[in-house]
Amino acid sequence: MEQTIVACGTPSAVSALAVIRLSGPRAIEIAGRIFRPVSGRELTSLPGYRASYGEFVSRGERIDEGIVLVLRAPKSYTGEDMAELSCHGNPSIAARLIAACVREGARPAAAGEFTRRAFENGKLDLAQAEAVAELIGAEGSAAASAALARRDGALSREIGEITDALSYAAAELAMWGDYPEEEDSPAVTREGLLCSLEAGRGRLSALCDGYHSGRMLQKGISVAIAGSPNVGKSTLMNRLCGRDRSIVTEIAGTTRDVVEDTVELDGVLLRLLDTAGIRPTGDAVEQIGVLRAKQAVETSDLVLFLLDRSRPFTGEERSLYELVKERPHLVLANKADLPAAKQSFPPPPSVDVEISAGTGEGMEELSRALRRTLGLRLTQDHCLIASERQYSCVHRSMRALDETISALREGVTLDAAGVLLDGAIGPLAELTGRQASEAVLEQVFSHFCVGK
Ligand SMILES: Nc1nc2c(c(=O)[nH]1)N(C=O)[C@@H](CNc1ccc(C(=O)N[C@@H](CCC(=O)O)C(=O)O)cc1)CN2
Ligand SMILES: Nc1nc2c(ncn2[C@@H]2O[C@H](COP(=O)(O)OP(=O)(O)OP(=O)(O)O)[C@@H](O)[C@H]2O)c(=O)[nH]1
Ligand SMILES: [Mg+2]
Repeated sequence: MEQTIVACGTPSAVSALAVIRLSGPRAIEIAGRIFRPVSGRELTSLPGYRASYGEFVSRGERIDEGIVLVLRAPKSYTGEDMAELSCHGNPSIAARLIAACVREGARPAAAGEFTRRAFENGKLDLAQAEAVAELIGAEGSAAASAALARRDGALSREIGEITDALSYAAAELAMWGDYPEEEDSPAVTREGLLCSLEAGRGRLSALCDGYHSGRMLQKGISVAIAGSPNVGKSTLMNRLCGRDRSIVTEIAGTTRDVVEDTVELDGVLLRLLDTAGIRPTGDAVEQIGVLRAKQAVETSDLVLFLLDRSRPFTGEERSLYELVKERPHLVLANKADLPAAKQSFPPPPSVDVEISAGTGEGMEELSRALRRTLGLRLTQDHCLIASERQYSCVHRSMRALDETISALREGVTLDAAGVLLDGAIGPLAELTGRQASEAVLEQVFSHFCVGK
């Protein structure tokens, strides 16, 4: 029989409340042993989803007053009997309550063990379990919405439909293998089969395409502000985050280290990086800053390449642009409030948006350009995969499907095609956990926090 586990579901920090969860066959009984209900009604006699107020007592010592929520199998998060103890949010009180539960026979839960039990009891599949962790870790409301949709099973349903279609095709292949003479029957043709395999491939490929967006959404998007010294990068940084984050002076070479801050655009977290103006310099400190600025350009998801419109475009900026143009970027002409400089040699790259970081002019256009470039429309599409594991499953399935399709085109035996097709179905069963090894499960749940 499963053991009863206990853990704190809230962080170990001073807070209004802390919640301790128990799950397993003895959860309600163990909670009852350390709880004196004011009503006098024993916890073990309560129906599920009923709460009781009272005090927590262990070894004759009052630990706290609090509330216990009773949940009864199978109607609970884990599908087992559960009890949730709400106490005051003092870490030492929570620790004493957990210790008291352990004395009464509960075992401290391992990372992700509650969700693992929910998975084992069929409350959620593996993709949904991962979505629970993603929901907790999501930065920005758009990532949280996408994770919640996965928690509700949006991705699982999509994978289920693709699996059904592929399994149906596999069954047809098996049938032909057994009765080859029926291969020519008009209802089921090689062409028809290829058609449904192609359709499945299209859906898998759409999932793969969404991986990058899903990932960016989950982690937030890094946006480096780069350019020559004094063009107004730090002024733009401060304008975008709405506070005085970076130092601004009229001295070229003011910013040295990379300065970071976050803002939300349409619920998507942008990680802004203000960088040192890039130029050749003899100053040792500035050299390091320039190196870091170049690294930010090379590693960020998007570069805002800032020019000062009021002075000529320089050869140095031209060579910097060679670096920038390899990356997703926008060219911004700043200081639009000043008269524009006469056109110069070398000619500047085409400008995406004219702004004045100083006055705030053009910031709406900049937001629109950001939305366009980042493809934030994708956040509406809730079938995004965000985990590397899920991507690898989808990708392996797609490769195997490609092999099946070309093998069928080249006229391999139906038996052989059937074997290849099974290779496309397997990874999808691994994604939802219908067929996942203990190693895969361990890998997934070990990344959870304790108490989840
Ligand atoms: N107090 C509390 N709040 C919480 C959680 C929790 O465990 N405890 N959750 C933890 O993640 C999240 C909610 N997730 C939950 C998911 C399923 C069930 C549950 O009891 N499911 C039953 C249905 C019960 C019914 O039909 O009334 C079931 O699936 O059978 C509970 C919480 C967020 N808020
Ligand atoms: N008129 C005008 N001045 C601006 C604008 N943006 C920035 N400036 C001025 O330009 C100067 C340099 O601004 P910063 O934001 O420090 O420039 P930076 O690119 O961060 O410079 P470094 O950190 O040295 O690379 C300051 O005097 C700002 O006030 C603008 O839109 N219009
Ligand atoms: Mg600066």
